[in-house]
Amino acid sequence: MTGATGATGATAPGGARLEVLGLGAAHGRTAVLHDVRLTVDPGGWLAVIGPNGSGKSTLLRSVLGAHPHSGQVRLDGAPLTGTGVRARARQVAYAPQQPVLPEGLTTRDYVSLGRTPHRALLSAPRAVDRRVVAEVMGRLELDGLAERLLTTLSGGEQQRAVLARALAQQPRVLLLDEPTAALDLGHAQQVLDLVDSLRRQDGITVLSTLHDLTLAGQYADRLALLSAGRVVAEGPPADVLTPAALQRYYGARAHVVAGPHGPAVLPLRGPG
Ligand SMILES: Nc1ncnc2c1ncn2[C@@H]1O[C@H](COP(=O)(O)OP(=O)(O)OP(=O)(O)O)[C@@H](O)[C@H]1O
Repeated sequence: MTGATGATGATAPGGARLEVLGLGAAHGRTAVLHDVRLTVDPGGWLAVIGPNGSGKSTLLRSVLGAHPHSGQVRLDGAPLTGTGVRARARQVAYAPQQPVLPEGLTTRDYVSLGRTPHRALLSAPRAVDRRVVAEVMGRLELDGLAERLLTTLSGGEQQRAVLARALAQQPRVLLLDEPTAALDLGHAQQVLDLVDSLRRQDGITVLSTLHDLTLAGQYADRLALLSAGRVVAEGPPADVLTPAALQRYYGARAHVVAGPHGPAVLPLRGPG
């Protein structure tokens, strides 16, 4: 994965201030998010952490507009709630935890779908579309897999393709649901390093979920801890990742040690 040039190219619009104001959401009659309030500055990276079922994926899908919710989502002060799908897709891209991968598409064709919101309906790809797709695929080391059917890729390769499709959208805000779930440590670092460089170089604003608390502590500049659908702690990683919070909200025994870029979590085995 190469670094220097912006993966979203010279035309990248830069990040936006993302505000989530009093967001509530339910699945059926069961409320799963309650009055969630979050702000991510342009170029910032907020990682939402929390135990299984605390509402992280539902929060991201609500911000995307793919899940019904109350409250408001704003970009640079303007409500995103209610904007059309194409207009929203030019601003916000989403890489889901469990993407539905279409049959019969090559990796390149799949990544090219990320250009759809920027093109007129049914129009052929333009030079700029091909350039952005090639640039993103190069940065995610997908060149050698370009002509392979997406469904034949390994889980980790598919995850990189899903991220590439989201980046090809040239979004101002990137929503990443467990972007490293299927990745080995080296590929997880590559993907997170890329996301980090995108926010630093192109100013893309990142809202992600991350189960791996050490990776969250190293990469995100702020964490929000969700418990039963409520934000119970929010701030710099060292303030949120404390042994007391891990015990209280995860029921976990762990040491938290200072790493070079943030706290690292060391789980402790039980006394037995
Ligand atoms: N389609 C659905 N129908 C009913 N309940 C759902 C549905 N999807 C999620 N839920 C419930 O909503 C709650 C929040 O789920 P969500 O997937 O947002 O949590 P999460 O924090 O992302 O979990 P995980 O860490 O396990 O991925 C959970 O109790 C879950 O069982």
